[in-house]
Amino acid sequence: MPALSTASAPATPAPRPAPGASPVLLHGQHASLLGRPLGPVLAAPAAALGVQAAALLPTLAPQARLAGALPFDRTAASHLQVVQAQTNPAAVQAWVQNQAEISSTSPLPVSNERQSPHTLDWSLTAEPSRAAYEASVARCVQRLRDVPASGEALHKVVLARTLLAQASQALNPWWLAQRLGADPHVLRYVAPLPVAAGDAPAWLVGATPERLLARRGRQVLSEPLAGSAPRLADASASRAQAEALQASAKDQQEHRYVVQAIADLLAPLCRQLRVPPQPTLHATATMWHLGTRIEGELRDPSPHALAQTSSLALAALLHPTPAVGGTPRAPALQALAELEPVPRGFYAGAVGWCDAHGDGDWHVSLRCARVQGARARLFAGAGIVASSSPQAEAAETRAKFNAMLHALGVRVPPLDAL
Ligand SMILES: C=C(O[C@H]1C=CC=C(C(=O)O)[C@@H]1O)C(=O)O
Repeated sequence: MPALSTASAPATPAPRPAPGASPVLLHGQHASLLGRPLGPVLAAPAAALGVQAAALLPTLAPQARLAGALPFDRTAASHLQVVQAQTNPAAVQAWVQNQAEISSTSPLPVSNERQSPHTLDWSLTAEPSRAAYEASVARCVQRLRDVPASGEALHKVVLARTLLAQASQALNPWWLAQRLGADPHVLRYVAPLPVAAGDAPAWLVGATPERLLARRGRQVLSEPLAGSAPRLADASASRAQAEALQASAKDQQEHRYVVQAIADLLAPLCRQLRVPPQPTLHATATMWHLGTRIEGELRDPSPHALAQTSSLALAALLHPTPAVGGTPRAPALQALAELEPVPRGFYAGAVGWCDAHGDGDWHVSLRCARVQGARARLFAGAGIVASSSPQAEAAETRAKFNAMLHALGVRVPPLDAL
């Protein structure tokens, strides 16, 4: 997979974001994109995005991208904008730093970054409570073990929970993105979200380790993750966690469902598809994951076919994978809708961009918070299979909150709390 283009451009700071016209940021080790809105929002649901993208993308100027966020629910409206792209990483970094330091939305003062992060005044509420989440996991495990009288048997459901963090002042999403920045194994993002007229602007801010789909010409790449364990401060204990994860039949099974689903969807479109037989370890600053690098070459390289299989169309085809939904897809989505009390919105959807040729990069919107005013709602999920333990899945979701809790400057409670 070739590296993303990093055409140079002057590092001029952009004007501060106005509500309703917020830029999109995607910033990681291999790629940076800051997109300033050029036009209206494309709100098509995922199921219709392929067709809309095929018509819209060829009209884009060379430096323009269609960028933004897809919600978890395939039938809900996406929030994509045609943007003028800045792809020079240094310029993107300078812009984020600048935005983090100015008071665009009465942010937390930047001096907090240099003070102890524990000086901020936060209140944290688990929604649902950890006990209620464990009870939902237990119900889900029972369903996974039941043999259905009719219909498809359920194999995996990803169940999410949320923490509501309330600050004493409005949050600046760029400040938060800046603080999420130290981990080279994740992609940081700030994506503006739709809000009702009169409401404060809202963003999805996160640092995701999981690539849903990238496409360059006819080359496609998907890097699903599933199967997780927290990294620990003690290096040998942490290595033991990683080894236990690799040896865990439960995590390997959870992972296989995701790889199989992606391979099944990409195979008919590809003349070659390389699917490694075993996952490898993928580390972020706070978590271990099992990951598989799936690489393919699209069957038909004609301009017409490539327009139909844009990175956006392919991302919309794969979403939601069993890394965030479950398997089989329909009954898993039904189960999680019944068991999760807080709607997911744009969590566990996708964030990314697509250019005029259909090339682009889409990541699963994980390890994130919906930020609006003084509130940040954090989301984390875990893949539940028949052998899952409710306590272990609650601990896993708790560990997945850590990166965001640290970035917010919350006094991070122990792993067995919250
Ligand atoms: C659903 C999430 O993680 C997914 C990605 C990696 C590992 C996962 C797991 O082990 O369950 C999940 O499939 C989340 O972070 O909210």
